[in-house]
Amino acid sequence: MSISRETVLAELRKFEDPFSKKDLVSADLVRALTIEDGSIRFVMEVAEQSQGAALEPVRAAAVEALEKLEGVEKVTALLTAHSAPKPPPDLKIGRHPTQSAGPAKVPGVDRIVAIASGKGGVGKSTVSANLAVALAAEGRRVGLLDADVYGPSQPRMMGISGRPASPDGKTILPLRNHGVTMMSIGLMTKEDEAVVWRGPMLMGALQQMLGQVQWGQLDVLLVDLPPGTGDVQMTLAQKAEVTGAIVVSTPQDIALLDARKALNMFKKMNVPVIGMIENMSTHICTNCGHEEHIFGHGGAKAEAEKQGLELLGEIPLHLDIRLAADGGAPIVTSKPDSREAQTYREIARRLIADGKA
Ligand SMILES: Nc1ncnc2c1ncn2[C@@H]1O[C@H](COP(=O)(O)OP(=O)(O)OP(=O)(O)O)[C@@H](O)[C@H]1O
Repeated sequence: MSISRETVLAELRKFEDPFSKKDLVSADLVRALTIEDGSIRFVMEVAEQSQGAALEPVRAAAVEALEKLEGVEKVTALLTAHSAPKPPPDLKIGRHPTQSAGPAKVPGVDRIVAIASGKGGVGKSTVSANLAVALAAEGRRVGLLDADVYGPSQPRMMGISGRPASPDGKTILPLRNHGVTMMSIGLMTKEDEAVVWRGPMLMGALQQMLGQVQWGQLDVLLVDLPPGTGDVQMTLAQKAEVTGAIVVSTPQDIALLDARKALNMFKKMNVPVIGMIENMSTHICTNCGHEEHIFGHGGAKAEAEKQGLELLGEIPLHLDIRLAADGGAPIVTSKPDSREAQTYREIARRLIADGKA
């Protein structure tokens, strides 16, 4: 049984904001609520960072209550704080108009490629990690920005732990493994812990990752976006010059319908779509190598053709891909000669040949 938005909101109304004394929903603290199958995600946005400590027990209790609801498998709730108030606008008359802060280049970064998916769990992070390592193996200077604020998984997949340093207190030094420079919102926080971001609120965090991380000279920065079509995607398109987006999808129809939403979103935001990648395309048996189309096959190809897009590659469902990702060394680096690794390498070569990476 899938859980309804109303049930979730009703549960959240049982908890009180210690500051306004209103319930969490009436106090407008609950933002970006996403309900997908048994998984619930939302952000609790507080006015000031100092309120975080008082709200943390409320957040934890709300999560616990939601987890007890029938049909709920996973609840993720993040605590974030607003940014400092903006300075008053400059009203001096007679000046030349200043350019509005539209999409800008990230210093030193030649291209930005967003990796997106219409829904969660289709393997977008696994594709991002492997593609990053594959591009590095082709000799490109590659950065990987894990912008999946709800469930950052790149530190685990790329085998990176520890907190990034900030020697000057202003810029952040990214970390490196498998030839890839990496930064994740997950490295700024402890695993399984609620976050009150030091600086600005949710969207500000992405801007911080783009602008304050010392990426160095990169041929391409891959951005692993959160699933779906939301504020983080919008912020990225508004603030950064995105070369293009790659949409990852599984063959299931439902995933493809969601993929279409992601494609339309990029169209609306004037971000070119480079192509689609079908993940978990066929199943390859670990014992005998037999290939089966468990989820159907060819859905992404048909959809890509319909949309006039390229199908960049079809990645099989293979236990080794998951084991490698869970073990912190993507299959492209841990089993470089495997057929699966070669599939990622081919996509990487294609992107380079097309000037996209
Ligand atoms: N081709 C594949 N073969 C086998 N397992 C895979 C494959 N692709 C992804 N997986 C596994 O599926 C799970 C989900 O993948 P991943 O975390 O990359 O998805 P996601 O789309 O980024 O999810 P979310 O957006 O919800 O974070 C992981 O355990 C991963 O190891």
